Amino acid sequence: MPTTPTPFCDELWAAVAEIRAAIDELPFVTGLGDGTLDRDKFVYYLAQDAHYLRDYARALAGAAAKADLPEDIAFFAQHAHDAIVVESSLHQSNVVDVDAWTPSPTCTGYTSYLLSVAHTQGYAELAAAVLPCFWIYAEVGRALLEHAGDLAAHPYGDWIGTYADDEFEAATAKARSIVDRLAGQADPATRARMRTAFTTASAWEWMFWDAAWRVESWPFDLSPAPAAEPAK
Ligand SMILES: Cc1ncc(C[n+]2csc(CCO)c2C)c(N)n1
Repeated sequence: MPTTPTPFCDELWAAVAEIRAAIDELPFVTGLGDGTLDRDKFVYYLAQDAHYLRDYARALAGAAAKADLPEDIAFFAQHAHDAIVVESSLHQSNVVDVDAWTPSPTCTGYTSYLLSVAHTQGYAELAAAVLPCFWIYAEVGRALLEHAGDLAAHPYGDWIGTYADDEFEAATAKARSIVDRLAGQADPATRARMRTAFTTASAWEWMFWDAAWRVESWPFDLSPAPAAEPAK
């Protein structure tokens, strides 16, 4: 009896069930949800996220460049733009001094991974690599909203509201439909690489929150050398 093909994204989601459950248990995420998260850890996270968003936007722009359909080009280019809008607002905010923070080892690792997929693999693999960023945040936002109650009174209500948003949910559905379409056209080796890209980026999502909880830093001081004194 012919079986109905399972949408590829269902397989991807099943493959990251353990990571997804582990994200819900992270102290950073539970603290974000119940409002007990230390403000300094949240500020560190925002600074790292600003660094992340700049390179994530580059990865999305890479997906726009590789995309076959005009609507996919527009989708990825739009979200590259949106990620930079958020990055700039973090740079301009008086809550966080982004440039005072060096990108952490984990932030560097995650963005380097995405940009390596952008430069060395195809459109289908890159679309799968950028998907966890949408999907995991939409799911985490939704789960936190269920328990957060009144967002206006919540210390992290703005953050939760951004990602628990319907428009954001629609963007995630569109990103999934692109990956499903590409998987439907892909050979088994490409599908295997798509799966690896998705599971690897999902693990980086876990690590990104974990790094914020640990306020992760480099084992050496990598801050830029001070500017040379002007000649007298
Ligand atoms: C580590 C990290 N992962 C995912 C997101 C969520 N996110 C960032 S840009 C974007 C799409 C463009 O609007 C989404 C969903 C984040 N902020 N930081």
